Amino acid sequence: MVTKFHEFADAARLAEGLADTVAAALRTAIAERGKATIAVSGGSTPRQFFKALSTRDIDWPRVTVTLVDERFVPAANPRSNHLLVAENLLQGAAAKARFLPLYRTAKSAEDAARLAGEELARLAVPFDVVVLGMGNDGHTASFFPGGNHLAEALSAATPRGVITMEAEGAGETRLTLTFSSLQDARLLVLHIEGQAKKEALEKALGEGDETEMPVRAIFRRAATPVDIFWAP
Ligand SMILES: O=C1O[C@H](COP(=O)(O)O)[C@@H](O)[C@H](O)[C@H]1O
Repeated sequence: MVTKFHEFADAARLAEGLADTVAAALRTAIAERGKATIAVSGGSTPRQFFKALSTRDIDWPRVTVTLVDERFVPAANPRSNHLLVAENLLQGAAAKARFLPLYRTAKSAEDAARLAGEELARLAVPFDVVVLGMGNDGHTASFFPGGNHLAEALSAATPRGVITMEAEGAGETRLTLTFSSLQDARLLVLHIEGQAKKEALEKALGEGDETEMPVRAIFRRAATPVDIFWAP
């Protein structure tokens, strides 16, 4: 179920508006529980939002930042979501936040997923904030259509944690939080930009199988209604 569609005139205004909403949620978490958690997406969309969020007045040392998904590549790789977050969000006062990466130097992606999952399991649940993105193919996090572990990733029976994903169109092997980890965030946002993604969104909100457009699992089954932030 969609809570609200937030439309902005352009990407710059969306970045500021989303940063305000997320900052308010993090401040509330800190006021109520003494700490806050946020899981963010990678890709090309969130850069401006990350820059805006990094400027917000938040008690950053009380914030843990992690990723909803990652490529199985070291942080120095230009395709790493870790690098994107480090260069755009963990800047200025926000550099004092704790960052929990999904990539680990490990023999295999499966080992890295297990190690990251063990560390994530020490965080309080649910996440205070999850910001998802979406590809034009309807993937979110690394829930890719045709992914080798898609059914496991989307199953409500799969516990919170990190699993691997391989799919055509995903490039590198991925590490992804499971549906269970993401669906009950106190604030659950989908951040998308551009006409093609609006069309993909309309399709995803229509009928069809979750496996065709895995973001449908979030719209249909997440415990928290989704706040969609969009700009042309
Ligand atoms: O592969 C990924 O893609 C999605 C969407 O990325 P974008 O470049 O279209 O904004 C992203 O949400 C996900 O975290 C990323 O790993």
